[in-house]
Amino acid sequence: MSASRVLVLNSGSSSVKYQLLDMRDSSRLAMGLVERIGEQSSRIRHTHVGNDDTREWNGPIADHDAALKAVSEELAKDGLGLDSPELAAIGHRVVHGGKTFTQPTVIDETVLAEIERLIPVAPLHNPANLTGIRTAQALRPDLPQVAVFDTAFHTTMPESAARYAIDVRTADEHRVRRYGFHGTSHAYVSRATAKLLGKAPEDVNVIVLHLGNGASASAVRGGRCVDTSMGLTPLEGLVMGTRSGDMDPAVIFHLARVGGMSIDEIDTLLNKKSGLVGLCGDNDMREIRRRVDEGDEEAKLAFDIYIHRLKKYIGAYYAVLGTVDAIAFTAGVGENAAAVREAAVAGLETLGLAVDGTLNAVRGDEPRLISPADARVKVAVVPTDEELEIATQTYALVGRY
Ligand SMILES: Nc1ncnc2c1ncn2[C@@H]1O[C@H](COP(=O)(O)OP(=O)(O)O)[C@@H](O)[C@H]1O
Ligand SMILES: CC(=O)OP(=O)(O)O
Ligand SMILES: [Mg+2]
Repeated sequence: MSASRVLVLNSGSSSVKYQLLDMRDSSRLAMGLVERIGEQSSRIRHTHVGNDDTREWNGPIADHDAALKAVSEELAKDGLGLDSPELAAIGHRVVHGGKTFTQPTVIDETVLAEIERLIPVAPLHNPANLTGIRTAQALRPDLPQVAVFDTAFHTTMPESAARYAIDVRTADEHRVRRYGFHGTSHAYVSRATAKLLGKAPEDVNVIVLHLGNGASASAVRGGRCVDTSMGLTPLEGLVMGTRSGDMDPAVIFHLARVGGMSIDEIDTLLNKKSGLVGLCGDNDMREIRRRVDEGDEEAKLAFDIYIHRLKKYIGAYYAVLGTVDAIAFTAGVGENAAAVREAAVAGLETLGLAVDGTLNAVRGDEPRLISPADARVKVAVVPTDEELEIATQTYALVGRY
């Protein structure tokens, strides 16, 4: 029997999400999450799917290297260790691939050097991705390691959407342009939305709203991305858990000149202390909704700012696409927060958009429509599965190898 398993690693700044899949039927064998890496209170939550067994371990995990070794030990306890001959490859989420990487890529030293070169434009993400790759290589030097880039799906954007209106020579010299992120999710969800509508991806136009801790919107025409809300870095666009999204770039000059802040302080402010957490002290939408329901004005304003921005992007991408078949909500907030979906679409009936209150309140893990049966534009909740998409792309590449 040939090797048919793929381990997927999604290394974030302080967490590692992982899944082991059998690609003969795309089934999950094991999955888990290492959280709060670098703190005393780190935690691993590991599920052996076949045995329906979930284990939790709490204690300090110093860094990503230690995290991956812990993951490897958990897998070994289930007889699914990294030494298994059935493992065909390890697939890694890599956030920034610049203009270089438009496809999943087998990792070698040149690829590693390029991911490293891109650290300045993905400082929260690319370093963690690199550590994940290096540790996995040390554990299984003989296995193909594949990078699947968040930016790849967006490389089809036309220049009119990908360029900033700044001096062309300066932009080119420093590779300043809009790259976009969460691409594996936008790709997966736009295809799954077409399937939900009973159509081929080539035949539908979809606006995908990926609302997690990081959040981005994309306009997908016939399966190809034509615009997305994140830019040079994952800071542009929507209001996020801790990131500001769009604002006048002159805010930065003002904070530096008048506020006396350093560039690094402003960077931290906009990436880590802004968005929902900056507006109301909480970045978890569950907590914000609970506070809104209790009449908390600060949480209500944060919610309203979040929705206002989201609605602007729905309108903008409607105009970019001309005709829209569906809007798909996905990721932690998009899949779970019915109040966000309702508020984002409220008042857009003239665009053919509406949400059915009863359908919107239903919870579930399957893709589903929440618009009224006669709606001109369908509104959908489509759970994303970045790990499955990474595994599929990894296996497709390694199969050809
Ligand atoms: N039941 C829920 N209701 C509302 N929001 C939720 C719920 N569950 C999760 N979320 C939101 O989803 C966010 C995490 O989304 P996720 O896609 O997992 O983010 P990331 O991959 O960026 O860590 C949380 O911060 C929280 O705001
Ligand atoms: C690119 C990005 O914002 O990723 P995440 O949502 O995982 O932080
Ligand atoms: Mg995410």
